[in-house]
Amino acid sequence: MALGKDEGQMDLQAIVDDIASMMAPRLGEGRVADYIPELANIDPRQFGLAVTTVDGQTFHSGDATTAFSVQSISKVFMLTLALGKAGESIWKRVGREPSGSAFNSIVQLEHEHGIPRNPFINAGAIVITDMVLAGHKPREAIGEFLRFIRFLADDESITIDEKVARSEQATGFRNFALANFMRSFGNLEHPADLVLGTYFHQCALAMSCVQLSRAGLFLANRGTNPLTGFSVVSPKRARRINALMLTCGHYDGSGDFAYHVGLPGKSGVGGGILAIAPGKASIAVWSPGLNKVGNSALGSEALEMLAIRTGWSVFGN
Ligand SMILES: NC(=O)CC[C@H](N)C(=O)O
Repeated sequence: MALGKDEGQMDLQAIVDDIASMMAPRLGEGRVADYIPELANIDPRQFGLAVTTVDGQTFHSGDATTAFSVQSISKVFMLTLALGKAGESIWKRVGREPSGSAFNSIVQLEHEHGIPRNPFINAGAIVITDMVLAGHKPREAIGEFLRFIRFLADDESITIDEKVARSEQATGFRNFALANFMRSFGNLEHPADLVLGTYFHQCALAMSCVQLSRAGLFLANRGTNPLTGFSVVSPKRARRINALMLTCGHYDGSGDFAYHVGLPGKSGVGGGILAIAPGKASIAVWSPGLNKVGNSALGSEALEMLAIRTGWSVFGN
């Protein structure tokens, strides 16, 4: 990672406060995801930003302690769990290429015989969840996932929002279509309703920006969480997860995010984004209004401002 501006001289709290105050007059921009009925009720006029540096300090501003639905950001953590269980063998069932299509697209799946392009589009994440489910009941897999998140964030208060999970369970017809389609190709081992019951709960994980920035810190620190000293993954695996976030973390907006922000990132339709500045910090931003490709509108812009102000980039400074 290229060095940013001299960290010692950088006032991160002032930068984070500044960005939040620049966003204040624009709150409500973008469109809240309403295809999950429970998410349609969220007040769009919210913005939070948290930066946790590898030395363990957290700087935050705005609504950074309000819990929100992390949705697809959960895919990073489920992928980490799946890699821990099955290692590199997971790549027989899911690819590592950007999709260039929407997060819930089904079109490529037919051409590519039920093997999703990457673990961060819905189809790929559903396959990853199917892997973590192996040998478990959905309830146990969800429990394992939640314990893992609490361990990563070092925070036992994190929960899953049952209402959001049920809301998606009742309306997630397209995810059922994706799951059944992959099962027809033999790329789903469990019945679609069991896999999706688990998947909807993982997506309904509720975390604040502060909690999320702490949970992602192992990816900024060569696989070890500096808050607890626990090694989560090897340095090589942390690098590889970051590479996937950079190339695939924003669906068909991934190129644009790399161009403007220059950091590995993962977005969710709840309006959150987790971004990793390797060797520097883990960053979480949240604002519910989404842009056309389903990523937080203000959140993406805030991260671009942060990257400019700090000089953090994986592409040089
Ligand atoms: N992009 C997202 O955050 C999508 C997650 C959502 N739970 C879905 O499967 O549709």
